[in-house]
Amino acid sequence: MLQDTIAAISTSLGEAAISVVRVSGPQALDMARRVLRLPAQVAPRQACLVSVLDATGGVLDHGLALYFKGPASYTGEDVIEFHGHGGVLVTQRVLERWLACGARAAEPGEFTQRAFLNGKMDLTQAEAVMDVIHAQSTLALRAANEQLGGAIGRAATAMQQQIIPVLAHIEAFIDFPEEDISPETGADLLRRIDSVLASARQLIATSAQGRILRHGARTVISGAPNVGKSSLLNLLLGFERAIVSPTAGTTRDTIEEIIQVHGIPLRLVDTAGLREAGDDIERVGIQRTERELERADLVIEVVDASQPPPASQRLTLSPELARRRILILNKSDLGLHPDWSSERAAIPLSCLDGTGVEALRDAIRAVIATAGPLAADHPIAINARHQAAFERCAERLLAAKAALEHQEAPEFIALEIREAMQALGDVIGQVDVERILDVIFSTFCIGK
Ligand SMILES: Nc1nc2c(ncn2[C@@H]2O[C@H](COP(=O)(O)OP(=O)(O)OP(=O)(O)O)[C@@H](O)[C@H]2O)c(=O)[nH]1
Ligand SMILES: [K+]
Ligand SMILES: [Mg+2]
Repeated sequence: MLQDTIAAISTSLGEAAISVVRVSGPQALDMARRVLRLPAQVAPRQACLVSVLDATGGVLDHGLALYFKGPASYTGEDVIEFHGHGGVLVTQRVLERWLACGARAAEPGEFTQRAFLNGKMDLTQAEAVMDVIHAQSTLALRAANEQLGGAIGRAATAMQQQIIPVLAHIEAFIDFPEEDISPETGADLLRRIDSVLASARQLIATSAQGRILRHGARTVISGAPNVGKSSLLNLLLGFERAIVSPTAGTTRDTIEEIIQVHGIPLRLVDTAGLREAGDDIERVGIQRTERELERADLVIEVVDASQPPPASQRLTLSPELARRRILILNKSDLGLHPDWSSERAAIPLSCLDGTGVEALRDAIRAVIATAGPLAADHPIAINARHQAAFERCAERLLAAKAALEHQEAPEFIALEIREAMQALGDVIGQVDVERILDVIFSTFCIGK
C-alpha cells in the first residue's frame, strides 16, 4: 500500500466549462472532509454537490464531488474527484487547497502507475492509457482500446500458460538424472515450444503497423520542382499549409502534418523538389528530402503529367520502398501527355479540381493496411518495448529447442525456458516470474 496521498489537475489547463481535480491515497477521504463541505455520510460512486473551502472557511468553488472507495477505483486506492469550474485560477487554487491539507502533487502518470502497482491493470494496459489519449486516428484508437482491454497481456499470459507444462516436464528430469527424455516426450515438448514460438512471431509481426498506429506512417511527397507536391499536401490536409507558387524551388525545408486516411494516421512530409541545387539552402533541403526517403513508410511520387516524362529526375528507390510507392500523375486538368499511359498503376490527379484524391486515399490504404492489425476487427499492435521482449522470448525458446534436440542437460534447457517466461513476464510487468513459477511448481507433484 502506498502511504502518501497524491493530487493533480486531471484536465488540461485552460478555460473550459469544467475541470477535474483528482486525489488518490489512504487520506483522500479525510482530506476531503477538510477541503470540501461534505455531507456526514458520503456514499461511494454518488455525485454530491459541494463547495471547496479555503483555509478561512471561505468558498473557492462549487462543483461535484465523487468518492470511489478503494479498491473499486481507478488506482485501487480511495479516490476523490472534484469537478469544478474550468478556469485556470480557480482550478489551481482548488489543487493548492488539497496540497495545503497534506496531499502531494502527483508526478506525471502517477495515477496510472498506482493502478498498475495495485494490480488494477498490467503494464500493457497502463501503456495503452497513453495510446488512447495520443491516438490520432480511428484505427489507432481501436488498437489502443484492444490493448487497454488487456489483449496483449492476455496473449503473453496465454503463452506463459503454454510454457509452464513444458518447464514442469523438464524440471522433473532434473530430479531424476538417471532417466532420459524419451523421443516421444522430446517431440511433444518441441511441438509445444513451436506453438509458443509461432505466437511470438505473430505478435512480433504486428510491430511495424504498431509503430504506424502510434506515430503515423511516414509518407513522403517527393518529385521534381513545381510538379505540385505542396499543392497535394494542402489538398490532403484541407487547408493551405505549404506555400504554393509557380517558382521552382519554393519548398526548401520539409513540412510535416498528421492526417487520417481511412482511419490510418499518416505523417505527411512535403519536401524540396529534387534537382541540381541552385544554392546552398536548396542543397540542404534536397539532402533532407533524401534523408526522409530513407526512413519513409510510403512514398507519394508526384509528376507533372501534362508534360512528357523527363529524361532524368525520377526517384530511385530501394526495391522495398519501390513496393510502397504511389505514382501521382498530377495536373491531369491540363490533359495527360500520352507518354505516361504506360504507367498503369499510376493515379491521374488534379490538385486544381480535386480529381483523383479518392483514388489516392484508396491506394494509400491498399499499400499500408491490407494485412495485419490495420485490417483486423480486433487489432493487436505491439509497441517497441513489447517487440523487444517477445524477440527475447523467441530467442530463448529457439535456444531451448536446440538444447533439447541436442539432448543437453535438462538444467540448461530449463534455464532457457525460464528466461523465455521472464521475457513474457516483462511484457505484462510481472516483477518476479521466478517466484511465480516456484509457487506454481510447489503445487505440482513429481513427474508432472
Ligand atoms: N493546372 C494545375 N496546376 C497545378 C496543379 N498542382 C499544382 N499546380 C501549380 O503548379 C505550381 C507549382 O505548385 P507547387 O505545389 O508549389 O509545386 P511543388 O512541387 O511544391 O514545387 P516546389 O516546392 O517548388 O518543388 C503552382 O503554380 C500550382 O498552382 C494541378 O493539378 N493543375
Ligand atoms: K513551386
Ligand atoms: Mg513545394
